[in-house]
Amino acid sequence: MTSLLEINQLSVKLQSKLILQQLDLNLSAGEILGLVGASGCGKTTLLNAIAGFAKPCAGSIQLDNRLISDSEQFIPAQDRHVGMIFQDYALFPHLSVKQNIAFGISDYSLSEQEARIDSLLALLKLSEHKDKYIHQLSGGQQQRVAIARALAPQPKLLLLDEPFSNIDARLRNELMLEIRQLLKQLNITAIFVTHNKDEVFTFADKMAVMAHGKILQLDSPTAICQQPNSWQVADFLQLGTWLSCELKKNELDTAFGLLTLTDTEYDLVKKKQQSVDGSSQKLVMLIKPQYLEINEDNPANACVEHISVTEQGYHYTLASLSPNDTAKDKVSFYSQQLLTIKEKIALKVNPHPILVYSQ
Ligand SMILES: Nc1ncnc2c1ncn2[C@@H]1O[C@H](COP(=O)(O)OP(=O)(O)OP(=O)(O)O)[C@@H](O)[C@H]1O
Repeated sequence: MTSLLEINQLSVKLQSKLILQQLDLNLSAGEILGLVGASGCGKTTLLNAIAGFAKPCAGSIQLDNRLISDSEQFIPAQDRHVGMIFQDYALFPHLSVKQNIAFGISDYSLSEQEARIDSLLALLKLSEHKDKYIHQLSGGQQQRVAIARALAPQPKLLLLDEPFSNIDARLRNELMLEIRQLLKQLNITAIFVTHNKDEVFTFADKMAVMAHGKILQLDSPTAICQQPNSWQVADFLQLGTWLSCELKKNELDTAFGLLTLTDTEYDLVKKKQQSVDGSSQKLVMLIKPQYLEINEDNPANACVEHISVTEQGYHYTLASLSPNDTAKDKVSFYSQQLLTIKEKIALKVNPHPILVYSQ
């Protein structure tokens, strides 16, 4: 696939504070990217830099093989062919749906404007609302108008800042699938910011996890969830809980038993254990609730700290009872069996694909 967006070593300062730090990002034509990361990590600043609302102090942005931004050259926002949809949609309340959509294409002839508006209204199922004002529309309809307005000038790239956060949870999934289908149909490349990883699974082809002005991992959502490349990525995405572990010969020792490693796993864990200066690092294993099981024949090694009722059964937070544990490990566990607070149980970790990180 050809690369539509190429960001190299991009750094952006806001009020002399470095917000984006040597960030790299590549996106192919027609791909939809979901951008996630803790609040304040720089997601909106990245969209602003791509759209032309923030200037880089270093690095470059290329769109469709054209340099649009570096520390010397800066193509203004209106000449970039980038559409942006803000969280509150930023529609004009005193204009009708049709006038809102016409806003970005005033340089088209009147007949061209009419044709473009009519096709977008039909595409976004808004034809019957053409002459209504914004306040006469539902949240989902307003969002469709925002999309129609952004698509009207035929942008090369669409940027969406938390596009679904104002939509009723029951309608959100339906709307996401509908808009995804539309973007795919038009072969539009898009980047959307969200705080909800489930939205990335529904809407995106790729996911980028950001922290402190950098992209930590960029891949398909499934690949990232199966193989997070760092402790920070797994922790941010809440892919499981953490269990301290120690490498002993070809086994990993945990508060809930020993796990035998394959040769490949052993090599990987050994590498994680060694820090740059050669000293030994503290290791943690990512534990998903489905890897744990109650093993009634063994002595108790965990204590029930918290119980909640969920659709998957009782959800327990269990703390390890291992005597040599300095900091107690707390793991998540689901069971149909009703346990009581402070009850002591024997837990075991079943063999599973091991994900170990140094902290
Ligand atoms: N105009 C500005 N001047 C100075 N600092 C700013 C400005 N805008 C944002 N920042 C700071 O830049 C950092 C990144 O902000 P940004 O809005 O890009 O983060 P974000 O990841 O989108 O956050 P959120 O998820 O909360 O929307 C934050 O620390 C923020 O306080």
